Amino acid sequence: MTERPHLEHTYAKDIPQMSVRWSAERSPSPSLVVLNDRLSRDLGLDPDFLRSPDGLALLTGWADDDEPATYAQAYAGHQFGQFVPQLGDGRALLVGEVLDRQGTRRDLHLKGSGRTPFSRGGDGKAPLGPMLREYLVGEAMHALGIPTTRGLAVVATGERIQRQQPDAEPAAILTRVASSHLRVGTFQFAAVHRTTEVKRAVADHAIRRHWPEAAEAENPSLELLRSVMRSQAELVARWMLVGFVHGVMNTDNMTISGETIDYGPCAFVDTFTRNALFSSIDRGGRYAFRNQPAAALWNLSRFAEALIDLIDDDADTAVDAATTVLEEFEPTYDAALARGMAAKLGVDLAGAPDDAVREYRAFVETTFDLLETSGLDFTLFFRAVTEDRLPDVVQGDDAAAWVAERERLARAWAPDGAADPQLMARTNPVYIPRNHHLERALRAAEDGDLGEFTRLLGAVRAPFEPDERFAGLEGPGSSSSFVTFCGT
Ligand SMILES: Nc1ncnc2c1ncn2[C@@H]1O[C@H](COP(=O)(O)OP(=O)(O)OP(=O)(O)O)[C@@H](O)[C@H]1O
Ligand SMILES: [Mg+2]
Repeated sequence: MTERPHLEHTYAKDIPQMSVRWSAERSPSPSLVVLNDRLSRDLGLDPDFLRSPDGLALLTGWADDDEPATYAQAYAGHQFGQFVPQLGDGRALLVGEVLDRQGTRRDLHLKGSGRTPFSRGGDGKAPLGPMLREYLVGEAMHALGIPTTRGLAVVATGERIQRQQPDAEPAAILTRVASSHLRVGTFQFAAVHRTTEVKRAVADHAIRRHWPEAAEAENPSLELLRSVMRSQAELVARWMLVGFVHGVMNTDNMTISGETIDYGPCAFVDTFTRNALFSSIDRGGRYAFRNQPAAALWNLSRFAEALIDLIDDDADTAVDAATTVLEEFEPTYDAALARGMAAKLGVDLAGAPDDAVREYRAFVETTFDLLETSGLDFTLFFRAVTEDRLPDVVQGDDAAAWVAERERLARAWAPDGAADPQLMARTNPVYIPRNHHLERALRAAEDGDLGEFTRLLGAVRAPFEPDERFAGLEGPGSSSSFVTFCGT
């Protein structure tokens, strides 16, 4: 385990047209609020180093005192359907890349590090609450087995900033780890502002880093599109299976790697409705729970447009090829959702015929109907099924019909004709970051008390293991009409 990490800059060096070298603002009195020891070790970084003054310098963008090699990355994006040609890291910087213990290249990135050439009207800062929220939700997603960017640390800068709350809030920097920060918006930026050669270099970088097998394909750019399409279809299916609402699925918040990124106005559904949405600015419900697969496909269509001249010189040929790939989204998503739902109900569909997948896909809707019409809590429902005590949460004709259909499907498709309780126990979490608990923990953390935050973090890091230390965190606490705010 090295002390000072060896940082590389392949993105900035290979494609200098896609980022700007820029330094973080100096933090007046930085202090470490949380450090992810496990992730730190996975990256081959010594947690004790990160706790030292030199480590703190790294986590605030000043690893090399004079001229740190940190970069603001350029990207564009469709925000709520409107194209914005220039977004970019307006409050963020790429610190560099490290090779983790598996040899995978991963970005270290700061969020909240001050103004950059991409800041537009913003102050470049981030409040402590939302950065701790991103840290904790990322850890929850990771523990649930869902691909995600993760927080390595949150450092309070010592400043206070004014946001929606009446009083000024502490400012903070989140150090985020991602397998890259390439977004659909990165390609859109290259398509609008740079040459085809630069765009090709971005595609080559993405292929090298995330989809090396695409390099061997007859048409690597088309294979890149297909790889991203598949990974996003599977990712969104995973979100739907835990009741996760991302909340701001703009093309600049969709990764090429297939990792979840940007936990701004996200939340987990409690009382289930397909219309669940927690963002105060999404008035049309564009990114509501039910709309997430359609939003992902819409974003992938924008990705395809950005790639089009790389796919083929002839526009018609390129459009036909891209359309064929995009048409694979729905069956890919449906299969991932059906298999995931079957697993939640104790049935492993590996090797099962298409009919099984089709039947479980239909049963997803039956299940969502039951949850919706009976006003059930998404997570508690599946846990009750897992623990064989469904009558505790729902009774009546609809529930009886649901049970009968579930049993019929298990008899038909389970390898030994019955649901596997172990499979259910490892696919239906007890602990998710419930809005009410999370908000309470964040308010206390802003006042300097990390007790609840630490307890909730402990629970969501082992989401499948009931533990009396986390009593109360398995249920909604008090039901609240919860809203999150964008522009955090
Ligand atoms: N306080 C701020 N100052 C300057 N720019 C900002 C600020 N907040 C957001 N932005 C910029 O607005 C755009 C959209 O922001 P969004 O909330 O989606 O991203 P983010 O949360 O800042 O970062 P990321 O997507 O990397 O998680 C981005 O270009 C972002 O850099
Ligand atoms: Mg964003």
